[in-house]
Amino acid sequence: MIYQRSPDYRSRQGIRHGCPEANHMIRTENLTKVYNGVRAVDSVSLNVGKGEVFGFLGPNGSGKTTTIGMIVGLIEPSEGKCFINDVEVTRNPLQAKKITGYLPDGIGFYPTLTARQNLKYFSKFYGLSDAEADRRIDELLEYVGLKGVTTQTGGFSRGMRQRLGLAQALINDPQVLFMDEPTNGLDPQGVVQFRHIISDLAGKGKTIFFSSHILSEVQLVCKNIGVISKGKLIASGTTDEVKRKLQKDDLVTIVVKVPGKLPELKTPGIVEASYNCSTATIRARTDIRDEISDELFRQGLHVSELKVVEPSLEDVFLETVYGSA
Ligand SMILES: Nc1ncnc2c1ncn2[C@@H]1O[C@H](COP(=O)(O)OP(=O)(O)OP(=O)(O)O)[C@@H](O)[C@H]1O
Repeated sequence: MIYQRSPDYRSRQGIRHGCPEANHMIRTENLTKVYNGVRAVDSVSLNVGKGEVFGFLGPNGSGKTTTIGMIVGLIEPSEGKCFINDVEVTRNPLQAKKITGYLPDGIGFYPTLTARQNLKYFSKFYGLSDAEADRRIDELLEYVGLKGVTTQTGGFSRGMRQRLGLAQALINDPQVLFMDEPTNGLDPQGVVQFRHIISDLAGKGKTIFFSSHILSEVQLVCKNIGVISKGKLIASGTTDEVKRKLQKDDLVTIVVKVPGKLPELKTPGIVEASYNCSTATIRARTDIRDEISDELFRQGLHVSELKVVEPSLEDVFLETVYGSA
């Protein structure tokens, strides 16, 4: 096996250190990037714990790539700070890079070189000896399913390029791995393979920060997520916490259904209602199902369905970042 259990497994086991930052593998403080007077990333402060898989969610152009670029030391912040394992990236870029892996969106390779030759070239930036690099490349090519592929990378499919990109990002056996939209453009099988790899790496103690504009993707592998919109981190935390933070109101949604046509209800407490033949969707400040039931009974109507509906995180996310879905 190429990976040893990371010493950080302690934090995943709930063993806390005294200092509040000690469990954070990634930390940003008011991280900001201004391009031509526009704040592409605007005062983003977030924390990602050691061994955590963190989903960074936002629509196209919201600032995901720029944020990641600053944290991995490729883009200079206009304001603010970022830390990898408490190493300030702009002050100690080499120290931070030693423990960081990065799979960019649309990674490029030397097209006339093979996968092995590309990795060998890249390994030189990490000061690996020839023998060390060869051993590591063998392991990584096998890990990403490219063992025995000897063709030039110029002819690689999108999925093969992503897998080679992952091997490249892992060449230094990093503690923390950034992946920018890793499943973008992959076929469904490739998406599932990538998901398995993310879970596998997380099981080996890696901290994973991956960006996506697809909520369902992020939800499948991440416990904690951050949502960025127009450069601002608008919510972060567990998926439930994010849902609560993004919800514009705390109205209760109740669905009522009767056999036949449902007349307009006059039950006190209804804030808004929409009717569709036998069904109504009621929004109220509190759960007024009993009162609705009483009114239907008084009107001699039989209730076939009366339930509270929880909006999904997807509904709330779409509503917040794209407007009414
Ligand atoms: N080098 C640059 N010069 C000027 N503006 C830039 C530059 N890089 C990014 N931007 C702008 O900053 C904003 C955020 O871009 P960014 O690529 O970080 O978003 P993103 O969420 O990663 O989007 P996508 O999912 O489409 O890659 C966009 O408005 C983009 O046009």
